[in-house]
Amino acid sequence: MRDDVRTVEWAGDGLRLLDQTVLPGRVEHVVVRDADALVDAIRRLVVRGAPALGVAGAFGVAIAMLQAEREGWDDAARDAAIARVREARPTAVNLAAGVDRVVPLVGKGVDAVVAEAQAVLDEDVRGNRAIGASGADWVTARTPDRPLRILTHCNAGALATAGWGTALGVVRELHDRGRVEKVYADETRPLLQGARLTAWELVRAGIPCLVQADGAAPSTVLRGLVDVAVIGADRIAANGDTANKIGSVGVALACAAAGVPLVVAAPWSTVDLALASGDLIPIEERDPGEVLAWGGTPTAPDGAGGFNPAFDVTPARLVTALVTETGVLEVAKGETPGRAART
Ligand SMILES: CSC[C@@H](O)[C@@H](O)C(=O)COP(=O)(O)O
Repeated sequence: MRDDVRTVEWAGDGLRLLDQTVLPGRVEHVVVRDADALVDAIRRLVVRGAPALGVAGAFGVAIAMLQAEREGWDDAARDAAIARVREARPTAVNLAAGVDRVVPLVGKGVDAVVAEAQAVLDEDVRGNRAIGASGADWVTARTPDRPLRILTHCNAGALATAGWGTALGVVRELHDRGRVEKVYADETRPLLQGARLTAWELVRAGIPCLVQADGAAPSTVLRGLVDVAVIGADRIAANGDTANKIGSVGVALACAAAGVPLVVAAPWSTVDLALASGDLIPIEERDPGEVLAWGGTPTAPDGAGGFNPAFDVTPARLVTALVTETGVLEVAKGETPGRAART
């Protein structure tokens, strides 16, 4: 992503967000100065993607503190607002982790909280660079020696982070090394993060990309058109089970059947060692209306219900490699995050 675009940025008295609901048609920013406006922005996916949610959550504490001062709230009202930000979306552990990291500094004042939230942001950008480099090394060592055909799902790019990206960070690094032929970007129903956001980032970066329907992805893998799939994660359990955008499991199953590596790229802050396995990961269920209409126009008949889980859980045995800023774990071979944390 060019340096003129920032996903999340502290604006002195609020949080400046690139409004991802209007991309790719419009590049617009909003400044949020109110805790419930931030909750709304998080729920509507103005800001989204696990690492970006972590940064937004951390700055959200500062927003609640400033609002409490402005509006004369007591500590209980301020803490309730912080809790609403923390719980705005349930699956990405980074949101709660971002809030929890800065809450101990509330007693030291807004400047201390903002400084720590900025550290969360800066660490994310640095971590993404490290993920990109070691992910690219791992992929290069295990794929044919030619420009690669890469599949990705949803958006795990600069827009989902504070900059550079996790899965797309690996893709960007491979591209810089001359190792990308093309990227299949799954469109990612129902909110089209792949078509609207990933393709936007890839086009801006000059990386050839083909948007495909989610339903095409398993077949594209089985037909031998993909050398490696690289996806992000919203929460990774201690055993390596990985929650990511709904549709990731289909990609993972096809990769396992075809012998294509499935690489999960995520910061260590996405690992939740408190959860032994993926069945304990809370899965967000969104408004059924999102799968029954597009842009306000119904795509299903009146009377049809909708089922709209936003994430799925890929079993650890299907995750070939997990790339974090601390290195690569070959999860399917038993190198789980829980085991890595103990050694
Ligand atoms: C580096 S972002 C990883 C994940 O957060 C991403 O793949 C994803 O599923 C995002 O979902 P979203 O609902 O758009 O927040």
